[in-house]
Amino acid sequence: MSTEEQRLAPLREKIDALDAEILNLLTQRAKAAQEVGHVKGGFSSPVFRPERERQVVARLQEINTGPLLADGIAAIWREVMSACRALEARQTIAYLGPAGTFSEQAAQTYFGHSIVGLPCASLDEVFKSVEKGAAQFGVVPVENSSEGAISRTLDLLLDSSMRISGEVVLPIRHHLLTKTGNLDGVTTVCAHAQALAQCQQWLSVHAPHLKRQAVSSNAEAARLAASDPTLVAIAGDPAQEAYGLQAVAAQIQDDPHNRTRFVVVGAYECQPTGKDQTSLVLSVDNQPGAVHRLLAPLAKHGVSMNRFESRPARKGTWEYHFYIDIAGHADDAKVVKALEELKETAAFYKNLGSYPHSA
Ligand SMILES: O=C(O)C(=O)C[C@]1(C(=O)O)C=C[C@@H](O)C=C1
Repeated sequence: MSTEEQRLAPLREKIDALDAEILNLLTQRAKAAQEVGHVKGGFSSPVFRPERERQVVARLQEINTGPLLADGIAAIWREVMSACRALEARQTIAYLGPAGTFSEQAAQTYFGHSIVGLPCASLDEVFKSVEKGAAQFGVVPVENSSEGAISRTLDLLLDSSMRISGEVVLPIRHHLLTKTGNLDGVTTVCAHAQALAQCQQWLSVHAPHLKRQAVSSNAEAARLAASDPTLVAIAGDPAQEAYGLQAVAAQIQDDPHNRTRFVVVGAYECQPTGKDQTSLVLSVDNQPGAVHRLLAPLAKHGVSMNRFESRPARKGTWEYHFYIDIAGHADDAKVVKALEELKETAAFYKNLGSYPHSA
């Protein structure tokens, strides 16, 4: 045995013993979750409780003395709770497919890996799957830090009866991918239109000779590039892994901090956690100062606005819907007051849901 092995052996023995203890404790935790599941079953109440999961992680992060980092605690318990939740009832989660999309990654980041994934062909289908009960929740992109709002998602949120019950923000890193890891014989770069836009400067400088072709998703681009040697795909880590591709160039997005925010939609109404966000859709009559008057109650009651987005109301007139995210839960005292007053001035008011804020 080498000196290194001699020193590692007792440490590994210690890790093996600790893992056995952890497994024993996890088994007890899983049995407690099963019992919780039986109680909920008796009341026909939902299995997934995002507020409770938030509370579990926040408490552990607070009592954590290190060296594990807060992010590590969150990642470990996300999977622990995902596995426990699956013992109560494995949740089906709809997202924009095929396999290997950032939407799939967002679903796994939010719900953990012990879920049944339901990849859908379009954002519309994600909403429909949840509405008709084929999935308990859907995960849809709502805005990108470089390209702005995902307008189809905004329209679907407006028209659907689904509630927002969570959000997740992912760093979006695009790579240039082929089967071989080089560009020999490649004539065309294909990706979702959003990804082509997010990498356009890089492409103009480093690959100006390649034709650009928009396809339905980056994962679809990766799938095509895996079998067609004339194609190079722009896609992220999940698609690279799913389709066994190699990087010609990594992280080619023009903005190194490129991020996408996804929301979780379903029938569930979240309870307050003390660190929530509420999403609203509003409109006002087309009069001078109307938007200012509309938002005045927020300032009056000290409710901060995290996001303001406008979208044409699609009525053929110059009218807009405003998508507004405010800090706090709709049941928080000052939010209740602000929203009561805000409703009085709004020509249209829709509360999309209150949910634990990710930031
Ligand atoms: O506390 C509950 O309601 C549970 O079902 C247990 C548990 C957990 O593993 O801690 C699992 C699923 C819920 O989403 C929340 C928490």
